Amino acid sequence: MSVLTTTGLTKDYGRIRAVNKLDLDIPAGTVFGLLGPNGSGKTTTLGMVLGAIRPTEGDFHWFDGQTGSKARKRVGAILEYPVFYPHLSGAQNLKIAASIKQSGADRIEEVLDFVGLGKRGKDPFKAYSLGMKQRLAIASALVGDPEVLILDEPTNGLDPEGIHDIRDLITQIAESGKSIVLASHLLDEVQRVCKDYAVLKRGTCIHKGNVKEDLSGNGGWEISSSDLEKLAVSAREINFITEVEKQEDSLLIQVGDDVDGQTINRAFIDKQIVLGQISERRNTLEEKFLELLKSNQ
Ligand SMILES: Nc1ncnc2c1ncn2[C@@H]1O[C@H](COP(=O)(O)OP(=O)(O)OP(=O)(O)O)[C@@H](O)[C@H]1O
Repeated sequence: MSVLTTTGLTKDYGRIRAVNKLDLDIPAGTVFGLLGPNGSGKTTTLGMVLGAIRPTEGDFHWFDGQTGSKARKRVGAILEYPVFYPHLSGAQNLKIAASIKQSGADRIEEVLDFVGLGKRGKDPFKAYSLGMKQRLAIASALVGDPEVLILDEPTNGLDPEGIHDIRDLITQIAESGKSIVLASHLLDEVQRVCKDYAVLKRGTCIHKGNVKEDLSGNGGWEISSSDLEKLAVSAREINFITEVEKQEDSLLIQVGDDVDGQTINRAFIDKQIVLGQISERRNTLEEKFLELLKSNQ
């Protein structure tokens, strides 16, 4: 089942095309990352599918064809900066959120506990730290027990601990069976929590993929020894090493599929060379992203 499908979804602001003929098909049960630099159209896309921004062209539907308020009830969202009443407590704010969503107040304690605000639910919103405010926003999106959660830059402005807490929450929400659509320009965030992703550049989708598949394969091995020249000569003589590239204080080598660290080490010991360093280099979404942006100039 798809949770969200967009077909040729387009938004023009005067002469600026914020989103250009976007086709997305987001399956149920995934954490989907909408990735792109600032101004690439992520928020506008989410605004359209949430009914807050009217598309110029194109179409979208939720849950294999459902539209309108029926579909919206099954979706919880936080768009950019959530608004709460500063003098009311977290719990009172959630009560208001629940009544707007026409859902009962019976889940308030449960969602406050879930986001780690169980003990602070009675404190006024204005006394919350930024991280707590963001967790309350997630609680408010969860209060109607939605099947899909939409998060726009959920870790914006948070410190490392706050970022870590939100990532943990996202993972837990995904494990509970909900689908998540996460807009972010933070590559590390998308790499850590998302399963599938799309990359927008100036409103146009330039890539869709699966994070694991796109980052699989060999990023190579970094090796070093006291004599890099000698190391490079020996590396070129070892038959399972397919590429040797000099780095500043090391060599980056590419090897055959089944070759592990032990095999590499042993091959150099056979050549009377002791490696000072050997570490596997993992592909990152950042490299993939920069490559994509470059090849789509
Ligand atoms: N209300 C508006 N009026 C005019 N232009 C707008 C409006 N909202 C967005 N834009 C423009 O549309 C483009 C896409 O903006 P959008 O906010 O969707 O991007 P984004 O990827 O979410 O960026 P960010 O990561 O900075 O939030 C930008 O060029 C932006 O300036």
